[in-house]
Amino acid sequence: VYFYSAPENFNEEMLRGKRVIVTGASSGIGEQMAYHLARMGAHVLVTARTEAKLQKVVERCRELGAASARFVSGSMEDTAFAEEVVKEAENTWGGLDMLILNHIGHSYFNYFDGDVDHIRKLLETNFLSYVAMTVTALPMLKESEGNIVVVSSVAGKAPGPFAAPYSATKFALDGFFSSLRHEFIIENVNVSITLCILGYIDTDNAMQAVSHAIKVAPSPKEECALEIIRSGALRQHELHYPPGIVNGMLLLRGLAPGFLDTLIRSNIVRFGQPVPQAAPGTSAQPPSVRER
Ligand SMILES: NC(=O)C1=CN([C@@H]2O[C@H](COP(=O)(O)OP(=O)(O)OC[C@H]3O[C@@H](n4cnc5c(N)ncnc54)[C@H](OP(=O)(O)O)[C@@H]3O)[C@@H](O)[C@H]2O)C=CC1
Ligand SMILES: C[C@H](CCC(=O)O)[C@H]1CC[C@H]2[C@@H]3C(=O)C[C@@H]4C[C@H](O)CC[C@]4(C)[C@H]3CC[C@]12C
Repeated sequence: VYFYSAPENFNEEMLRGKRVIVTGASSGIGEQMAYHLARMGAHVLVTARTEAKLQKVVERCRELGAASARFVSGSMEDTAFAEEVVKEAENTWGGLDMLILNHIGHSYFNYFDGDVDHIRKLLETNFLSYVAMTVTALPMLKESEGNIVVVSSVAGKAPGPFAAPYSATKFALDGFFSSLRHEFIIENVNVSITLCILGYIDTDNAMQAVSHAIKVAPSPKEECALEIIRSGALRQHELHYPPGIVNGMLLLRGLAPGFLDTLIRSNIVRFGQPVPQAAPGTSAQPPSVRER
């Protein structure tokens, strides 16, 4: 708690005129981050797949007072697209101050179904595209002494059931970015890396996927979005949000891991039957919660 507590000197003026990319900004936490940044007077570049939604987000950002707002649409399943987004920032602004990596590809909340291809695709979207964007953005971020913000989850520190593919991608983010942070410190690279460990947040997609199965109440996406920007601007190593729940879980993970696991399972409604494993060479997937 001591190490991850932010100094209380955040000022929204810190973001005025800053050039910020927000991925996964057509809905949920990413959309709310775009609105906060716009209100603070930042230049924002938002990205996701759905152009119609991004257009609306950009319009709203302009109304809220963004220094400028634009979007690029496409899928992060393709690392070439991830690099293209960063190049768009370079061509438009000639530099970059903050890279907020937030998007996730669709997964399911259920027993692991044995589909290895799904995990490969999810790793491309949720992990490899984050690495590709970081590599492309690094020269600009070194120049501006900027910030990389990586949005992860308690599922990337203390996994629960029914989210094996998703959880794997979030653990990968911690391994990569926490190692890279060490290297930046050793080499005096003044680019901060903030890993955001989030509990359950009330976004439409998360609620649709798990509200029937989770006993804990979700935290508000607007406040969560503000905390992410704040911790990135303050160059914190990690954000734990909501702090009570996440800090409690991480403390228990060290002190009483078996008890924590029991607690996690007790907060999730048990599903009736395990999903049949895919036969070799097939990809028998359970219906996703949204499709049912
Ligand atoms: N909500 C929660 O309870 C929690 C969320 N988090 C993390 O917070 C972050 C945001 O979550 P949340 O706001 O709930 O998510 P949402 O589902 O609301 O938003 C996901 C965003 O990613 C975009 N996206 C989806 N697929 C792709 C793709 N293939 N390529 C590019 N963009 C894509 C979506 O837009 P489009 O479909 O238009 O492409 C959307 O803008 C994630 O990293 C998540 O892991 C962590 C813990 C809990
Ligand atoms: C299954 C959701 C993604 C599916 C989709 O594309 O719609 C997950 C997105 C966020 C996950 C939640 C999260 O990260 C916090 C908790 C982590 C625990 O280990 C499991 C419960 C979570 C609420 C988790 C549930 C799945 C998601 C909603």
